[in-house]
Amino acid sequence: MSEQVISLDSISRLGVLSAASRDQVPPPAAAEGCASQGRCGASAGPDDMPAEVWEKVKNHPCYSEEAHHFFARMHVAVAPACNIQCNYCNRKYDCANESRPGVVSERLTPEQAARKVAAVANELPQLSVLGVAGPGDSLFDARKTFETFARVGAMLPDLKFCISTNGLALPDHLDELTRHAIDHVTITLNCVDPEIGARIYPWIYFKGRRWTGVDGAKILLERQMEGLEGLIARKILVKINSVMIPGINDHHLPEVNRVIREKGAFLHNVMPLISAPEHGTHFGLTGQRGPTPAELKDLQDRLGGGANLMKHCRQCRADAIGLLGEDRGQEFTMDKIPETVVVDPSRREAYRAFVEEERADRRAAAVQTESALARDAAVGTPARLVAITTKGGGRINAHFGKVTEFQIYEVDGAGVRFVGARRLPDKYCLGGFDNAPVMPAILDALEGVDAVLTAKIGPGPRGRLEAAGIEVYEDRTLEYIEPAIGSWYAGRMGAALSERSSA
Ligand SMILES: C[S@@+](CC[C@H](N)C(=O)[O-])C[C@H]1O[C@@H](n2cnc3c(N)ncnc32)[C@H](O)[C@@H]1O
Ligand code: SF4
Ligand code: SF4
Repeated sequence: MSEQVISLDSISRLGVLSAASRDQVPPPAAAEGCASQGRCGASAGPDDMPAEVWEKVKNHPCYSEEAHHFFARMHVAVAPACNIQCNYCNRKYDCANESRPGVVSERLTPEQAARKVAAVANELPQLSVLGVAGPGDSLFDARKTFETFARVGAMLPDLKFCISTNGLALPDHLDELTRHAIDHVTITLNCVDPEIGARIYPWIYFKGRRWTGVDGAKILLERQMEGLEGLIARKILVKINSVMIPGINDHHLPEVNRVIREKGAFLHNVMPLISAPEHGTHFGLTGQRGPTPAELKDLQDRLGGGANLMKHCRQCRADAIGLLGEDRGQEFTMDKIPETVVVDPSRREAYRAFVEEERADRRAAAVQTESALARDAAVGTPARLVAITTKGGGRINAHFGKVTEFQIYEVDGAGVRFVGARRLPDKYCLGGFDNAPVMPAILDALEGVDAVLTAKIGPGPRGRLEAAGIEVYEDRTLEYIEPAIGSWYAGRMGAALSERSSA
């Protein structure tokens, strides 16, 4: 077992401040307005939804964008096999360094999975969600999935359970999902048109035989709709995953969004296709590309009025552990898990109380600042894209050289909105040495970004960013993300306005 123990003290050292140290943080010069346009399920708060729904999502890092700054998920790989084939999936390819859906280092029995969950829960007070997301389909051999939840539920009743499925077997398990208190189900639904489906799914296995082409896709889509309706009728929250495949379903996803919104899905998560020849998938081998970040954002913007959009998905491995954007799975491989684990809920309880305080604080900052940005809206200030570096807690608390992703926000007079995360192939700082060769990839990830807000940055990378026309703002106060961006924006727009009025 890893020697690293995350205590509330160490969380403070990570930059998620305690109430006492928070008081020392100077108030922001100006303000935020979190997602005041097109409020999404991801960033909405208790005022935007019924209390029973808020209770289900408030600590779920995938169903609440706010929660993803504070809470961790854990996937257990108890579902190896699948009942369909998608042209983008190959579960045989495994690389411990690669974070991609369907990839796992070890497959687990329900007993092993339960022991591992208990051990992780003791080490990781942020843990709030246990999910089964493959590497195959969670409901193809549903017994293993349900046995895992039964074992874990007996030990850790505070954890939320969720599953991810292609939906083919879903109608057969609706009541059992309710019996196991599974409040969150993700269905991957890439189209509502079987002709398009036939280009994504070469075959499905249903009622003892293999179905191909449009016939197979038609059965799958019908079963997905039946499953979706059954979940909604049972008040289970549904997230729809759609893989955006340029030239195949990108033009069709607004229609998918319309249909699932009508049916009552809670969130729509449009994920970019990940495709490379070395993955050995049909799409990888035939040169089918994924969308660029700009294409994804453009589609998400067009879906703005549709079902609530999830934009903070990290397309995790089927054995991922930790905050979204980090994967500590390698610290918890089975060889490090003791034979017997005694569950201790005290640190998780203390951590949840701490998060409630942080939430109240962030909201107060948001209310304070919304009006400042609204003044900018009145004079028609332009939108800006900002990249921030964070290691959790909703604050700008990570060094530029230490991150493997940027979180991207859009800001204008109407507010600060989360746009998505952009991954880096490697860190800039490798144990005190500059990893200069990674700089071109960093600049690619920052395409379209106007400014980087970070806790600390060295002169080398700062110079490279500034030479590329990206403003760098170093913020050592470990401020909350949205107020810091609002403050930066108000400063920039203030300067622009003075220039305008003195011209
Ligand atoms: C590995 S699957 C496991 C759960 C289930 N079998 C399903 O497909 O929903 C989890 C998610 O990863 C997505 N996924 C798998 N391979 C992908 C790829 N190459 N690019 C983007 N998304 C992918 C799936 O579409 C699904 O939404
Ligand atoms: S349904 Fe899920 S596990 Fe099955 S092939 Fe598709 S992506 Fe892979
Ligand atoms: S793949 Fe997306 S939805 Fe699933 S756990 Fe990761 S971030 Fe959440």
